[in-house]
Amino acid sequence: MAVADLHTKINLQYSSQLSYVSNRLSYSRRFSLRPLPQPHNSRICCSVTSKEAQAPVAANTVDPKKKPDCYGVFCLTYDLTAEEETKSWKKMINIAVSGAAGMISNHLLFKLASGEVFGPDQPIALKLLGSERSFEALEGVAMELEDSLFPLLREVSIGIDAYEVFQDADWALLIGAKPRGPGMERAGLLDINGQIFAEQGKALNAVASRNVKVVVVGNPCNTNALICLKNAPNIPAKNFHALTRLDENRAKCQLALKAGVFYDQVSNVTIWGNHSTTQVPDFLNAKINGIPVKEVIKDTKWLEEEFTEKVQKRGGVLIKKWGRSSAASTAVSIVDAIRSLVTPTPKGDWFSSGVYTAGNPYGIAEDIVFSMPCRSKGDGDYELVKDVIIDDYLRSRIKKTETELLAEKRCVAHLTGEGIAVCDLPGDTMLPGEM
Ligand SMILES: NC(=O)C1=CN([C@@H]2O[C@H](COP(=O)(O)OP(=O)(O)OC[C@H]3O[C@@H](n4cnc5c(N)ncnc54)[C@H](OP(=O)(O)O)[C@@H]3O)[C@@H](O)[C@H]2O)C=CC1
Ligand SMILES: O=C([O-])CC(=O)C(=O)O
Repeated sequence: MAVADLHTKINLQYSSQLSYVSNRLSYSRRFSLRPLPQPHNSRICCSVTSKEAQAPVAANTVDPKKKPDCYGVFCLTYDLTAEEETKSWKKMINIAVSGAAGMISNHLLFKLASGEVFGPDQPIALKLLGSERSFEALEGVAMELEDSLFPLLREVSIGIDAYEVFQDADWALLIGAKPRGPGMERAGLLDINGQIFAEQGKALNAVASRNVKVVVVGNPCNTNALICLKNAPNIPAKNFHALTRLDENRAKCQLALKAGVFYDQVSNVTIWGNHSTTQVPDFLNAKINGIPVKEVIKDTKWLEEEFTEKVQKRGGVLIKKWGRSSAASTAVSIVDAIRSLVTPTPKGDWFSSGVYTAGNPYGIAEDIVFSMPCRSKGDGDYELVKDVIIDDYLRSRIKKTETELLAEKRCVAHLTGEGIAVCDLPGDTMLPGEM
């Protein structure tokens, strides 16, 4: 469609939208970066599919307090059937991101929009969840997305109500969480963040795609994921993941360094358990150039002590250097985690993810979210890897992280619908970022 036609089409909408716009301006500032001859802050239409543009949204039927805001250039209606190059594109998918104005998101959103995560033929809609305090920042994020001219990014909307933002989400990347402040007990953090994830679980249950895949990043991510899935009984528990891929990547890097190889030679690395300092980076089953790590790195003391602790505490060391927690490498690891679910796992290899333990083959307690080795056919689903060795060392370490997760679970019983919370956490329970 020619730009002039497009503007004509847009301008036809303005008169009926002006009252809606003035209502909305009380809490949001909106604009389009395209020069338009008329006031151009009206929301026209957001959703574009690869087949046809959708009808404009009737503005006066929208509750201004609730409807997430489509953004600037992404509000334009255009006709993809006229775009030759989009003919082979897949159906658009909706990706909801919470904490979208935060540091991790600031790296992640641009990777998602570039096509490097879901592929060069996969158009996406980004649905960004923030809060009243971050709304202006979210607008800034949306402006940068506009200015990046990503061809695959067909829609951006921002909002502060999870029930609106998660509507029809195919993926929900739950990053937003309150950071632990000075003097705050871990039990307090579990409760505050648990409430966020209970609410978001309910919202996903109510409005997201029935097969939405959920990646929980906000800490403490395993227990937050458990809370989230317990509050979303209509979504398969198997669809919920807690991000431990950053830990896997950190472990691969350390093994590569020690062996003097590039890190692409390191495979089959499992992180077992909690995304905390009790996590178990598994060197027993890991391989370097296809050979068991223990045959390449013969220094068992280094593997059991130095390597393990380095991976467990990497986040904290980084915070000391940077003055803030890992954001870029976390975003990269979220990309890796998603890619591992949407592309077939290379033969013989696996990846780590914090997943629901129902029916696991390792004897780990049921009904918690525990990082384990997974394989995928590339259809968004996964299966647990069965052919792993668990020796006494590994078993005792796995027990410790399992004990910690069971204690965390008891702490949030009031949020999982399992009665009264009893919070008695092991003394050394810490996030990777705490030291
Ligand atoms: N699993 C993993 O491997 C890793 C996890 N993390 C975790 O990811 C999370 C986000 O990190 P990062 O992006 O660097 O943090 P930022 O502080 O940059 O952003 C976090 C976002 O969370 C939201 N937030 C803050 N407080 C609250 C609250 N009380 N209720 C709801 N949302 C809140 C804020 O958004 P708004 O104002 O819109 O509410 C903020 O934009 C943290 O929990 C961190 O510990 C970090 C690294 C690795
Ligand atoms: O504790 C944090 O926020 C940081 C963190 O999870 C990590 O670096 O692994």
